[in-house]
Amino acid sequence: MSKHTIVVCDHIHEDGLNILKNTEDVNYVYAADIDKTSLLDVIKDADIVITRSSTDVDEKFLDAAKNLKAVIRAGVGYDNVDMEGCSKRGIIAMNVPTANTIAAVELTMTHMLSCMRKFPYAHNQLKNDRIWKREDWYGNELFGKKLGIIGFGNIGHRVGLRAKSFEMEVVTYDPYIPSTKATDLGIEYTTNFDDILACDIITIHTPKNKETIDMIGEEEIAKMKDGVILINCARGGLYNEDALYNNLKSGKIAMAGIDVFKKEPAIDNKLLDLPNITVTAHLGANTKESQKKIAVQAAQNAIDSARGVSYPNALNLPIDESKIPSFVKPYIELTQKIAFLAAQRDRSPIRSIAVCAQGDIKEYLDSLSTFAAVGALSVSAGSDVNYVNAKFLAEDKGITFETSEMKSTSGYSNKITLKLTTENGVSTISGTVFDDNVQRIVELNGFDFDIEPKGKMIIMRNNDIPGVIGTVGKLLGDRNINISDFRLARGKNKDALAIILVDNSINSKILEEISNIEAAISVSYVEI
Ligand SMILES: NC(=O)C1=CN([C@@H]2O[C@H](COP(=O)(O)OP(=O)(O)OC[C@H]3O[C@@H](n4cnc5c(N)ncnc54)[C@H](O)[C@@H]3O)[C@@H](O)[C@H]2O)C=CC1
Ligand SMILES: O=C(O)C(=O)COP(=O)(O)O
Repeated sequence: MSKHTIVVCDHIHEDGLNILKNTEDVNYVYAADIDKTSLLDVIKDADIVITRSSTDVDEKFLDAAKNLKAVIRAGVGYDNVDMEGCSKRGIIAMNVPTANTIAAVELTMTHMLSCMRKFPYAHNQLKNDRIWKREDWYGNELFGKKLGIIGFGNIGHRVGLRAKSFEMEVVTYDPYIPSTKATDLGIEYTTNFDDILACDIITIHTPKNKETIDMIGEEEIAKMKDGVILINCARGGLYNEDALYNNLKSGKIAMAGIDVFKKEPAIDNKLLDLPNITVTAHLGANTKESQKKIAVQAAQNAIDSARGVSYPNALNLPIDESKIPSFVKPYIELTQKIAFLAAQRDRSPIRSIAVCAQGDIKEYLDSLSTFAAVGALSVSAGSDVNYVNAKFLAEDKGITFETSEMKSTSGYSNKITLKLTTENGVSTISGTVFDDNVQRIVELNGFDFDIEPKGKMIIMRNNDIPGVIGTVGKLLGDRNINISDFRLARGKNKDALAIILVDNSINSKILEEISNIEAAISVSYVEI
């Protein structure tokens, strides 16, 4: 039995590890405790890797993991994964998006309460310094304060609900949700970021990306109330760390509760030197409950993706398969096959791939075009091409894409036409799917056909003169090649196109012999 190598790069709960250990077709490698250089060696045979935020899945990592098919981020944020690098290599990246939500929500509330009561400092004074000075520790209450939440997703909205149970006023800023998601929960929704900056406490729960890095800097802090409290249990760098440091130092920001840092591990971060900050070492997801759920899901997802069964929570698929209706799926398959056929007929460099759709499938032109790319490129790239990287690879080769739609005039309710332009010429192939779900080529370079794109096919264009079928039949028969089907279409210019299905593969010598038949204009051989 061939085994899938799954490398676990970070610490995950033993329940997940046990699933991997006990799965027969998995070769499980535990690499959480090794240094980064040794890890590059360990992952060279990995089919799948499981990581947390501590492992950078960067260019170096991806270059080392030559066999890699999927990256499972055992958590939410995937800013440590080079998504474009994965896509270019056809590697599917997945996360486990909701299993640690509660843990992060509760840590956010912990930091908020800790900041209000300066809990770690009060704790240290009694426990470590053995000083009983109650007058040093007058805190503040959450009750009646206004909380501003930036990002109202899985974590943000639950922080809002918990804040309400503390009888806080809550306002959120998240331009990507409908306002009712907040207002239905009795939470104010704003599109004016200044409403957030005017709050007593501000917490952020967005992903880390170009738009959110440094979302809070000097300018934003200047607009805040004196004595504001800032919480960050999302990602380091969403609050500019220099601005945070300067304003904590000046007292403009009274306290900050910080779980995440721009550079981790953050043992040398200057924020740690300040007296008005509560810190944790990126522990947002670190509850036993969360880690158990994440590890089990990550292990299961790793096995499913290794087996090619499913890719749950895939982040870089150009197509959301769940949104493709079942009637479109055979057209997607058909498009891939006819592109594969066209690219085999003419193996010279591809210049452009145009897809034209008739009927309801026109809504799915992007997907059809992606699969046309997979079909066309797999002639030269083989299994290295898949629908994640096909368009990236095509772009690298300078191939252009065109999509168009046409009114249905052909009598078929749906029809797909692929036009493949290469350095040597153009192939145009149309196909449809009949009610019994059978895929058919209905036109090839202007010749009408009704043939399934399947099997070993000799495609011959010839002058339409007597004796061609007999000559080809004899030539193949003499070479012990059995013909299983012979389809002929006549053109308008005394020419004809034959698709000859054969039982055996045709080598270049036989193909040349057929090309040498006097009536032959062009001959090609394809296998689907
Ligand atoms: N400290 C830790 O250990 C943990 C950290 N996290 C981090 O918490 C963050 C939030 O996680 P989830 O709530 O699960 O994600 P989510 O995807 O459910 O929610 C993110 C929300 O941010 C919003 N958003 C995106 N760009 C925005 C912008 N420019 N302005 C305002 N809102 C914006 C989105 O619309 C979405 O509603 C992520 O960065 C994640 O990596 C998550 C779990 C544990
Ligand atoms: O899920 C997230 O986004 C987290 O930040 C948790 O990261 P971790 O798996 O604890 O390294």
